[in-house]
Amino acid sequence: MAKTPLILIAAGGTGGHMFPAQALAEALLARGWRVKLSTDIRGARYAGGFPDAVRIDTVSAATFARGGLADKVKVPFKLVFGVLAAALGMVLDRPRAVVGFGGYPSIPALGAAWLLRVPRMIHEQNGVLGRVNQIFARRVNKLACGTWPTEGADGLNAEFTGNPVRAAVLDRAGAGYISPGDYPMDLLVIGGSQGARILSDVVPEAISALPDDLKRNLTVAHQAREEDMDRVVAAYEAGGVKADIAPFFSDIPRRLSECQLVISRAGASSVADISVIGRPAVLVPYAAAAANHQVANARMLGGVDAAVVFPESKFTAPALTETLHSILTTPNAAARMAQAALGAGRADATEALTGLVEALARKERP
Ligand SMILES: CC(=O)N[C@H]1[C@@H](OP(=O)(O)OP(=O)(O)OC[C@H]2O[C@@H](n3ccc(=O)[nH]c3=O)[C@H](O)[C@@H]2O)O[C@H](CO)[C@@H](O)[C@@H]1O
Repeated sequence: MAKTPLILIAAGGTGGHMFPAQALAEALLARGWRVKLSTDIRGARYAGGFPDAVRIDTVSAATFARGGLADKVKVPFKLVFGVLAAALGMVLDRPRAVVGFGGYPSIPALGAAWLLRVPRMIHEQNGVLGRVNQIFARRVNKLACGTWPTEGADGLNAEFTGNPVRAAVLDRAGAGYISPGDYPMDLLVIGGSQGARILSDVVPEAISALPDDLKRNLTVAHQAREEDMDRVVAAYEAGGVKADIAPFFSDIPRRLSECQLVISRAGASSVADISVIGRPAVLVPYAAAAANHQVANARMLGGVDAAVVFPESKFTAPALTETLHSILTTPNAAARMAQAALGAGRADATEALTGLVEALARKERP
C-alpha cells in the first residue's frame, strides 16, 4: 500500500516561529497529510504543543549571531553537516514539499530541498524578511507573508496569507467588543513569549497616575518576567490598582476577548492575535529586533488607526497615562479602533497558507 504523502516543516528558535508552524502542522494532519518537523535542539524545546503524530527530526544547525569565536569557527561545518544529513533524510522520506518558517534551524532542510529540487516555500511572519528567509527567498517556489506589506519581498513570488493563530484565538475571532465606560474594565499587558521589561518599568506607573474614578473600574492582567514580578506587584499595590500578574498567561485568547484595551510588544503572533480578535492596542515595538521588524509589524495596526504605536524612546509613564485616558474615556474612538483591528486581521491565515502548501505539494503552480 502506498504511504500517505509527507510534508516537511522546518522551524525553530522562539515561540514566534514555532506557533505558526504548529498551526500549519495541525491543519495538514487534519487534511490527511503526514507531517514531519525539522528543527534543532533549541527549537525542540518549543515543540511540545505539536500534535503527537508529527515526527520530529533534530538536525545540526548553527548561527554566527551566538557564542564566541570558537563557536563561530564551527558554524560552517555544522551547517554543511546539517544540510547533508537533511538531504539524506529527504532521499529516504521523499517529502512532497518543504515549508520553512525562518530562523537558522530552517537552513538544513531548505538547503537540502534546494539541492535536491524538492518543491519548497517559506513563510515570513514579520513585516521585514528575516536573515535566513532573505537567503532563501529567491530559491523557493513561493514566499507566504504573515504581515503585509513585507519589506524585502518586492519582485518575489510573494503572497499575503497572514499569520496562523491558535485555535483558541480563532474560536474568539471578532468577539463582540464592550467599549470603555463607567463599569468594570479589563486591561491586558503582554510582552511576547518571554515578557518585556520596559512594560514593567512604565505601565504600572502610568496606570497608577490615572484619575481615581477611572482607576477604580480597572483590573489589569500584566505578564511580567520572573525577575520583575516583585516590583510590578509592589507598583500596582502602591498605585491602588487591582492587578493579576504572571510570567505567562496560558489563557491569552480569553483575556484578549474580554479586555477593553491591550498594551503589547509588536511580535508577529501578538499582532495577529490582537487583530483576529479585534481589540484597541497600544504597541511598543522591540527596538533591538533584527531590521526593526517589530516596527514593521506594528504598522499593520498603527497604519489603520487600530493602535497607538510608541517608539521605546517615547514610551514614558506620562505619555502613556495621557493615551490611556484618552482611549478609555472616548468609547466611540475605542470601538472604532477595535473594528479597524479586526479589518486588518486574517482569521483565514491557516487556511490560506495550507492551500498554498497543498498546491505546491500537488505540483500545481501556487
Ligand atoms: C523579542 C523577539 O525577537 N521577538 C520575536 C519573536 O516573538 P515572540 O516569540 O515573542 O512571539 P510573538 O510576539 O510573535 O508571539 C507571542 C505569542 O505568545 C502569546 N502570549 C504572550 C504572553 C502570554 O502571557 N501568553 C501568551 O500566550 C501571544 O498572544 C502570542 O501569540 O518571534 C516573532 C516571530 O518571528 C517576532 O515577530 C518577534 O519580534
